[in-house]
Amino acid sequence: MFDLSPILDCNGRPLKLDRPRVMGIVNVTPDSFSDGGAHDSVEAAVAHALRLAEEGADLLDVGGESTRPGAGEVSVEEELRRTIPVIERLARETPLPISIDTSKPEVMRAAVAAGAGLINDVYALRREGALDAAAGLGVPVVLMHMQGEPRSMQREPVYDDVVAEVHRFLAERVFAAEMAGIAKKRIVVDPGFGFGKTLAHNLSLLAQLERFAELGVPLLAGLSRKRSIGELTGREDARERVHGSVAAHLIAAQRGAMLLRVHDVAATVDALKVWHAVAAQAVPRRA
Ligand SMILES: Nc1nc2ncc(COP(=O)(O)OP(=O)(O)O)nc2c(=O)[nH]1
Repeated sequence: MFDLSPILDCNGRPLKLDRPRVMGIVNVTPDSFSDGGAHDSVEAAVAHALRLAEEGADLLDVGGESTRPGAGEVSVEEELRRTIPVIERLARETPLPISIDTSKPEVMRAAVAAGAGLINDVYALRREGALDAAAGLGVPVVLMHMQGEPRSMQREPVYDDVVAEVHRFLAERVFAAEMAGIAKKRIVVDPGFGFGKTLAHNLSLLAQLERFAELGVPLLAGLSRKRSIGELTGREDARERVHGSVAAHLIAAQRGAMLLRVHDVAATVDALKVWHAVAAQAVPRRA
């Protein structure tokens, strides 16, 4: 039987999407909402990333700018200073694909030159020059939906129909990326949980995640330790939201997400092993 699963070529490091894959989060920031400051030196970030690789991550997402609600901007120079040395080390010390979580074209270019093989952009390449930069770099891109800006996006997010509006936005960004010369096989989309959404909006998106399969590209879901998980479980401390995050990501996998962006890799990998074993069971056809 032929395996027609998509394979993302991440700068020579293949990522086969034959099953949900785990993207381990490496925030090299002093202020990320759940792990800010924990790994904001090169040594600490590299050690953390290698630990996530040990735990079974399929790729590593390096970010130098927090996009939590209320976050301010980080300069290009500062974002480069934080991320590039980490990517250079990881490119040497792990065979895993490395993604750069950035919206700045200069950071995209430097990161890919340093060994990153995927661009993860919460602004869906809407920043000046981002589309051309990503098209020129030839690596896969993640296009994520966000309503507003991190600074203000959670003040009062409103939609007529959140699923339809996020779907339409992502369809438009896929089209824009293709028009810029990014092949559809290099495009991943993401509804952007928590980016200008209330709990109700996030639940609607998760419940109707299968709708996004219509876009014809792989889907990434990132719910790890987010505020919605805290609201549902009553866990104020983001570090205590592992169980709720794993549940949400299993639901996302069940509804078609092929990439899961997580802090808690070991727990998610174990949960996916159970999920995959069952999913692989051939269900006898009823006579
Ligand atoms: N594609 C994608 N990228 C993302 N990058 C950052 C965050 C925010 O989460 P985190 O990195 O944990 O926090 P912070 O932005 O404070 O560093 N969420 C997503 C997401 O849901 N999807």
